[in-house]
Amino acid sequence: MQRNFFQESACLTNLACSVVRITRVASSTGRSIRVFSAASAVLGIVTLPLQIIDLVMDGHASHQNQPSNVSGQLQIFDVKMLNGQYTLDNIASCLFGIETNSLQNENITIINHLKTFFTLSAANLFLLVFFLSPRLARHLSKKGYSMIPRDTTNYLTQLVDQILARRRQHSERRNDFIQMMIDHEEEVKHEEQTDKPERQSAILKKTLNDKEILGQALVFLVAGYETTSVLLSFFFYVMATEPVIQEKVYNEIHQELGDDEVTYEKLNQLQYLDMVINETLRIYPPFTRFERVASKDYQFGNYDIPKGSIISVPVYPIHHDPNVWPEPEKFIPERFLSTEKAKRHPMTYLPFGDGPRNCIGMRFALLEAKLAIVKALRLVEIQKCDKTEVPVQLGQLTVLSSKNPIWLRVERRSQ
Ligand code: HEM
Repeated sequence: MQRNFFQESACLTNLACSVVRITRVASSTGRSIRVFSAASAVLGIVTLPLQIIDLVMDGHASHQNQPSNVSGQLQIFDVKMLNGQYTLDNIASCLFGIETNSLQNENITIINHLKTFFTLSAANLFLLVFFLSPRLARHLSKKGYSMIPRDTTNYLTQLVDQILARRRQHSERRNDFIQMMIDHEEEVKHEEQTDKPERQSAILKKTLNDKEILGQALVFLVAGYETTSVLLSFFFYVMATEPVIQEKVYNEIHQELGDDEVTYEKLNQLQYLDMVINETLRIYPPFTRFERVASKDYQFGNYDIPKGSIISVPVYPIHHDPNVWPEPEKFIPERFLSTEKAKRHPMTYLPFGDGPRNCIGMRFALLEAKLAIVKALRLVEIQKCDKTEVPVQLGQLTVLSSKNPIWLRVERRSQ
């Protein structure tokens, strides 16, 4: 099947439908390559504010680090809750420049709004309609229905407006998504003032307006918060239930990094960790399916696919197909050795989707996850406890989650 045949993603969120397309469509028509590259650079490696993630994680680590927490309250904890707070802090910081620090300030307004946003989005009827019938959801969105509660939207709109105003007045500057949008806007304005008129008409430039910036930020918030949290939760569950694998991951971290500062380059040297993350995403893909809309009539084997049909790609069943993955329920990181990968069809492993609408935040997510893992495993060993459910029972939603809390125990490493 042609990889680019099903061009449009029919899923994710109603916001993704309208807002991400602004950058993608603009870039594909060549009208606004620079807006797109500014947006994607935030999520790519070039300017990723590693130090911001690091800062948040340090708050996280120091919280865990306190002996009373490690040997007391935090010895047994629900890893889902902790990871959710970590990814929420990171994403709010990298997008809006807000230090939510939710591990210590559970009740401040922004956290409450963001939590409502995500809690409701999972249980919300609109979300269900959206996944079952993206077309009906699109129709409902046009009629003004939204999966995001109105007071949360109003609160976030006001918040982003205030941040934009402060950044435009240059009274505050941070290395985050909003700053990139502002810098790009100023760069374009400057070029428009200095360029010769004939050059201006040759290059049609576009910046995002305030509504579009807010929309982009919300898309990244929705798409990036729960997914990475799910990855981390299952990763730590695997560490607890597969102690030999945990030891190998720890030894690699110890050998490659020692006590050195964690850098982007060093994180990328951790090849065994990479394979363990890949295997975690195979067994527990955060998105169990995604959709495409057929852009033309197509014949696939005995099936006629009329233009406009919505095709669901069943990621979870593909990742558990015994014909592709022998003993699919067994956790075997070596499946991701390059020699093994070369034997498989690339479409048999799709945690981040594929094609022109694949996950734009993949590198961000992997970096964020690796940083959290390295910092946590250097400090503590993850173990099962009496309350750990093995095997973990899975919930029924499109975004994979465990049915119950994932209770784990941590023990501080002696060295
Ligand atoms: C482990 C973490 C993550 C997983 C497993 C994941 C997975 C996915 C998948 C399966 C898709 C649909 C791809 C397709 O249809 O081909 C997607 C889309 C998307 N993801 Fe992620 N994602 C993760 C983290 C993130 C993060 C951290 C961000 C942003 C900060 C993000 C932003 C997006 C956006 C904006 C889209 C929509 C792209 C489009 O429609 O063009 N994701 N993601």
